Amino acid sequence: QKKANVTILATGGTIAGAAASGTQAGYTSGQVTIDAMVNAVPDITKLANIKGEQISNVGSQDMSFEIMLKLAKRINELTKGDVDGIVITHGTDTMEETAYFLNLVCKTDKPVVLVGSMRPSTAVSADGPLNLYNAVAVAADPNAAKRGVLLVMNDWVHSAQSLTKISTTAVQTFMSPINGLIGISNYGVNEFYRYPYNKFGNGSEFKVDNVTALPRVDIIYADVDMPADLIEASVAKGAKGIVIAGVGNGNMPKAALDACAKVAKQGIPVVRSSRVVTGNVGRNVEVNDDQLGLIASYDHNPQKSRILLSVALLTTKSPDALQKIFYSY
Ligand SMILES: NC(=O)C[C@H](N)C(=O)O
Repeated sequence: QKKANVTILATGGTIAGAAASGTQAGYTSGQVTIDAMVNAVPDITKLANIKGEQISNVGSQDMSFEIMLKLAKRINELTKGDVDGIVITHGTDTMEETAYFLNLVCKTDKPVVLVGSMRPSTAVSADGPLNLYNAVAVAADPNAAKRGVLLVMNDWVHSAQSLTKISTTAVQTFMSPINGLIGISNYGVNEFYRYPYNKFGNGSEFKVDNVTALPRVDIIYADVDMPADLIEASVAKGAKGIVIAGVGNGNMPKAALDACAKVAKQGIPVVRSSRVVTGNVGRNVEVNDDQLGLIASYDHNPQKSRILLSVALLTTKSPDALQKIFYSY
């Protein structure tokens, strides 16, 4: 069988991080180049013909829409050619945002796989090299096609749509708590369990190839006695959409709800999401969305809601159209 062509797009993160010793907690992300990372993984070239490109070299706390747009455009170019699969090395802090963004805007059925690590490259028991090996094995596997953007870490293959980071430091940090895993990759041997049910890739209506910036969308965190004036303050500062990280099923105190309804009437879409890790936020449960003109996030956590709303605002501001989008992506 012909070896697959896999291009690795490196953006930084702990997987490219370095510390002064193998056992200290402190380190700096984005220190090691893509060539050094590939050289650290014996046998990776047996899996695929590897090419590397450095897109950025930042900790993912400094990931930006600018870099995400650059990545999306490069993936759309490369996957039109003889590349069979893409791997993106990325920090884990905001990997879910980038993965979900690419899932919406990359026009390809070919595997696009994000990978990172929780320990820097210099650590005792660094987890990056085997994660990278498994990610290349998934990107080179024709069976990984048409499953949307994937994330491979610690043997697990997640969908961009379902994954979330749940531990600040543990190697087992990514979970897919609502919809479950896409599959597993163990020393490069892959098994796939399911396809995503939501729209993505070629089935997505969103295009960013001519887009240079995304509209500002702010996330506001709800809790007991939250300051409701943050909502109007966001709009005054230029937010074109608001996501509430609500309590429970996307709830918030009455004063905040009144403020949301007010800005929604002024044409600023407001999405009710939840700070709770599992479960969907449904329409018209404890909040009358129909009456107040609000949008329920369904299975999108606040950070994915922000990405989806930012991208969707490029084409519509209608709460009805946005609600359909939140149900289908
Ligand atoms: N484990 C990691 O990758 C964390 C790091 N701060 C990053 O997101 O780049």
